[in-house]
Formats: sequence, C-alpha cells, structure tokens
Amino acid sequence: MKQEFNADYWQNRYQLGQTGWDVGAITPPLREYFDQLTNKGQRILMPGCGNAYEAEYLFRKGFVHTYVADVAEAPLHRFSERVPDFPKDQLLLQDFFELDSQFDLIVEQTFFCAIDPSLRPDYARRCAELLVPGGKLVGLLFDTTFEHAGPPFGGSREEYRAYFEPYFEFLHFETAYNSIPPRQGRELFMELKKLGS
Ligand SMILES: C[S@@+](CC[C@H](N)C(=O)[O-])C[C@H]1O[C@@H](n2cnc3c(N)ncnc32)[C@H](O)[C@@H]1O
Repeated sequence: MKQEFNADYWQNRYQLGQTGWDVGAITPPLREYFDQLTNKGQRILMPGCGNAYEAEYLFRKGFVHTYVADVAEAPLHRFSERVPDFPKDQLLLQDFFELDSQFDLIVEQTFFCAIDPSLRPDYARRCAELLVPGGKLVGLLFDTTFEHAGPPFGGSREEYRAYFEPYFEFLHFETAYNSIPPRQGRELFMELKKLGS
C-alpha cells in the first residue's frame, strides 16, 4: 500500500467523521444489480468496503458467502455491530492487494477511486487473480475529474478500459442511469467477466 494513503490515513478519516463518500445506504445501481442475482451460493467480495451497506443488503438477502475487506478497523467494527450475525471470519481487516482467496463476484464502489492511481493496473490484475474463471467484477467507477487532489482520484472510461482489457470481457461499461443525484452522469456502471472458461 502507498505510504500516504495507508491504514492510519483511512482509520483517521473514519474517526474524524471525514467520510463524504459514505451515503449511508446501498446505492440504487448496486441494489438493482443484486436484485436480479439468483445464485445465493456464490462467494462475493467487497474490497475497501467501508461501512459496507451493500454487503449488509446481500447478506440479509441470503448471500451468506459475502466477504468484506478494509484496512481501517473503524468501519468494520461498526459493520459488525450493525450486522451482529455476519460471520466474523468474513470480516477481513486486510489490504486488498494482499488478499489470497477466490471469489465469484467482486463488488466495486468508491474503492478504486480511493487508491493511488499508480496502483490501478495492479487493482485490475488482482481482481482477475482473485476471481474464478468466468467470475465477475461489478460496480461503479467515477468518469469525471475532481477539482481537488485526491482521494477521490478521477479518470476516464478510456483510461480504465486499458487496465481491465487484458483480463476481462466487457459486458457493461456505460454511464449509470440510476446513480444517486450527486453522482448522476459522472459514474460508469461496469460488469466485467473474467476471461477464460
Ligand atoms: C472512499 S472509501 C469507500 C468505502 C465504501 N466502499 C463506500 O462506498 O462507502 C475507501 C475505503 O477503502 C479502504 N481502503 C483503502 N485502501 C485499501 C486497501 N489497500 N485495501 C483495503 N481497503 C482499503 C479505506 O479504508 C476506505 O474504507
């Protein structure tokens, strides 16, 4: 992990309540995507999960093999209090880049934009390594630039495409139609399928 945006940096942001990214609930694009999933046996990872409202939603719908990972202890602790029946061994206080497991689905929301942009090629490669053949990376990516120095770090569809193309087939990679108002027109919905059978 880059020194500047390390676990202490994120833990401090949570302790100071500087969490502008946290919308307090699952967002509509992910809710709609989850609502059409049927295989409750799949292993799902939410990296950089923060307060993990999406994981809570999935877990309560019966997707019991949902895992959450974050380097900051504070949001995982809060999540654990909010969802006391969520299995403790599925709460991973770990660096995404050091995870070692296999998943059917990885869910992205404001984690990619939080890491140093120099790590983006590694993010794409690690997602592919953590997925089973045919597994999916699904979520949202900002398709905009930000006025202030990040995080969040912005970017463009063309830039992102280059990172993911070596490993994934693009099923969806277009402007989300159901973003929350502040993100309307500024985020891409992606559904990428790992190449190989
Ligand atoms: C902008 S927040 C987004 C949180 C959550 N996904 C949301 O939408 O509310 C980024 C999160 O990524 C976590 N994070 C940053 N670097 C990480 C890393 N290398 N591995 C795992 N988590 C990381 C931070 O602690 C923080 O919770």
